[in-house]
Amino acid sequence: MSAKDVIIALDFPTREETLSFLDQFPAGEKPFVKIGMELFYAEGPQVVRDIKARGHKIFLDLKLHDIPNTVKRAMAVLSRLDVDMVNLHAAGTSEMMRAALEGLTRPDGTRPLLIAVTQLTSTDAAALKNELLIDTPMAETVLSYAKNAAASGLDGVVCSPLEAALVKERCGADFLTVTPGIRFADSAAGDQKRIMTPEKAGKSGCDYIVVGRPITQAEDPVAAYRRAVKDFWG
Ligand SMILES: O=C(O)c1cc(=O)[nH]c(=O)n1[C@@H]1O[C@H](COP(=O)(O)O)[C@@H](O)[C@H]1O
Repeated sequence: MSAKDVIIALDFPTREETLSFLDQFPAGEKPFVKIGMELFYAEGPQVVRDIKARGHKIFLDLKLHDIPNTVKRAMAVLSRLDVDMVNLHAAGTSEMMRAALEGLTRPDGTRPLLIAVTQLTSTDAAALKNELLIDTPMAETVLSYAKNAAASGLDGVVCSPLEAALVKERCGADFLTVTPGIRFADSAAGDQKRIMTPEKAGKSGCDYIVVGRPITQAEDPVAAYRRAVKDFWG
């Protein structure tokens, strides 16, 4: 899969709202999309199949985090869905990540990309230190999780765009950085703490930017998507 793309987070509560959002795009324009917990829990795997059948690449964002055996078996189930990317929490440890990779690999040897969430983009330095009790600075923490993910055979990490360059430098150019926390200069940050514009993200080593509300809540979502693509490519 060629890296560098804009992924739209389809954070909608129903299939109807999701499809009417996608229907705003012209027939030939098929953005890479992310299906997360809200839509998946509401509609189940069929909505994944339906959106795939419409020609979209899909990042299935369920952020698995459990004991290795449970994650392995859940990944084996997810591998039957024809998605392009899935994720888990690196905090589940290297043993869990290796088990996930095993479970995700289909009998024919193929599998979706497997990406590890490092530290959520809604976590700031104070929460890292005071609530998670991690004394290591954010960038070093993210890098350490990224190294564990790389050593476990994963394809990349979810991190904020602020850490993407460091991860690429230390884990290799082919190790993917998938970065939410994307905001236009005139967007509300909301609950996101570690943020960057699409333009700066494009210059900071991000392979994929994940953009939700700045596109889905825009007055003209198609124009907002195209603006993100244009700014990201620079
Ligand atoms: O794994 C993710 O996709 C993810 C990880 C992370 O650290 N931060 C983060 O925001 N996300 C997801 O990325 C999307 C960002 O949405 P907006 O904040 O609306 O742009 C949401 O669907 C989040 O669930």
